[in-house]
Amino acid sequence: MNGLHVQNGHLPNGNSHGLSMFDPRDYDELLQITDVVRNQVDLKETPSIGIICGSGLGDIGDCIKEPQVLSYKKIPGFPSTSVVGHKGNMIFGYLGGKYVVCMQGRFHPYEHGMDLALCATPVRVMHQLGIKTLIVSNAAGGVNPAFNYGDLMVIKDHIFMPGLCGFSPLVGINDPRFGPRFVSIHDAYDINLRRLALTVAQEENIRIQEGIYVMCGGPQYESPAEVMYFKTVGADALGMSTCHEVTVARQCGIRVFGFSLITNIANTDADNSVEVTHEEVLVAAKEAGFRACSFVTKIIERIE
Ligand SMILES: O=P(O)(O)O[C@@H]1C[C@H](O)[C@@H](CO)O1
Ligand SMILES: Nc1nc2[nH]cnc2c(=O)[nH]1
Repeated sequence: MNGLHVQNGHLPNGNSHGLSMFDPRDYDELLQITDVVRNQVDLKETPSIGIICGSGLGDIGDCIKEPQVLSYKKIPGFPSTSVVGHKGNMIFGYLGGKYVVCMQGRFHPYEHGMDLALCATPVRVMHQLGIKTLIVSNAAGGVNPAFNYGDLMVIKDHIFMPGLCGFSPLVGINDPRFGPRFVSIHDAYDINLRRLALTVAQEENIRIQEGIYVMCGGPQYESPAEVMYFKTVGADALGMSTCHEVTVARQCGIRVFGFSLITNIANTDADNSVEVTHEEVLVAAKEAGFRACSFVTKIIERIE
């Protein structure tokens, strides 16, 4: 173990610790982080479901019953969350009648030098805590012309732009305890969970779409020409997260359900361009908070 010091109850965190001190690909180092988490919460049972809240979607975490909240600042190796709308809490408790662990805030590669393994650390920790299913959410720009502001989109498949360019969380040493060296991403988003989500949305009268999510590197939003490019290749929504987490989850054999909240409509016309701001993304997420929360709760209620 390379310099991850957890002594006498003193818990250095990633902010003050320096990322070089901790290797997010090292299974044993991650086990130590997982143990620190375990020792700071009174686990009622093994969490079966993990949740990651997207930008402004932290309300999902606030819906958890009997919550135990652990700040990321108390988790060694976890970097800071610098994006507004990502609170930086790990929450344990009950949602939809199941014991869950929820990441109220995520790490985006553009925040952390494109170290995708570091950004996916919470997924590996949740795996070591025992989750079998991951529900991942994000805010995204709609590209499909049928999409409207505020729609929820079940992710059917993804285009992982950084991953295709060599920025994969699986690059580097592979510990087989996480899973195989080569991971097939042919069925990343579980078809039964997708069907369940579409049924739940219909029953609950929630506007729902299904489509392809693209993870761009960010943090800049796309130019009109880039939006047109992604539209041409079959994208439905554009974001800056999720795929690195899903890739790591699939390597560990975790089944995944993902959804996007369409917070803005991405524009393809440079002559009539529309500015996108993170503030409007957060406003859309706030408006959708209750809907997103009841959507996730109802899905969890019916997960076997
Ligand atoms: O964490 P997510 O993917 O929901 O955050 C999106 C993408 C950028 O981080 C940010 C842009 O507004 O929101
Ligand atoms: N890449 C990207 N991410 C987003 N997150 C919210 N809206 C957008 C968008 O239009 N593009």
